[in-house]
Amino acid sequence: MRSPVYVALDTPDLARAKALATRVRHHVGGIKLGLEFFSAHGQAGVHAMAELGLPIFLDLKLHDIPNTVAKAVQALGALEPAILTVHASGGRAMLEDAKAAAPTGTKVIAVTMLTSLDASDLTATGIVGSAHDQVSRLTELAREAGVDGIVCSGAEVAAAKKIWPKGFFVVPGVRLPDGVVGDQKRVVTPRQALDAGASIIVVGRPITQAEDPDTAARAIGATL
Ligand SMILES: O=C(O)c1cc(=O)[nH]c(=O)n1[C@@H]1O[C@H](COP(=O)(O)O)[C@@H](O)[C@H]1O
Repeated sequence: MRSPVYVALDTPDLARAKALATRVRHHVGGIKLGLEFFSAHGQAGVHAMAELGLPIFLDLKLHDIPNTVAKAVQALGALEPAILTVHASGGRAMLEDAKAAAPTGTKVIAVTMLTSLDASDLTATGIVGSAHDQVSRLTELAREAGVDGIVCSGAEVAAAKKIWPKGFFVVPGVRLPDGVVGDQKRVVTPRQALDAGASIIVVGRPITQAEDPDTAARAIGATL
């Protein structure tokens, strides 16, 4: 069975992204390319990474009016990513149009509340309620809009799965117990995330910034 770990290759350096992916390829189920990589290398960079033969999670977190997002998804369709992200807070029509514009083999996944935010950040943006409330509300919206799943933290995934038993749940913000948390605020361990119902987990710096990324990826895999 494929590993549920997707490694986030957050670098603008194509050679480094390739080298990292090559080193950890036997310990991960896929690679995630995000804004940092895509802003530097665009579709050509994604094609270059696809040569490694691992499933690609294209994490561009699209968030705009429905027409703009649908056209962007259409333009990305040639890449046929396994997973593509949009922001749930873009609203129902945007989510519906994103899904309609995506290739059939691409899972469109809605980001609910970034794992770098906590309750006080929500209040500061005018949103009333807890992280749990916000993720639940946006999970319901994503389900109704017909996308394939959501991104949330490991603290909310069990509640989200109750709302949407057939959803696909992506959990980033995972750290081993002694790991450096950095800018993440809602963090759980890889094991906790999977036990709570994550379909896949996203791991970036704990692997990519490790002295030996290969050993770090293997160590995470050993806890699952
Ligand atoms: O959509 C994501 O993947 C994502 C959503 C979220 O709420 N939080 C989050 O950290 N991510 C991504 O997951 C990765 C986490 O990286 P590390 O904190 O280095 O493990 C980054 O590439 C983020 O862009």
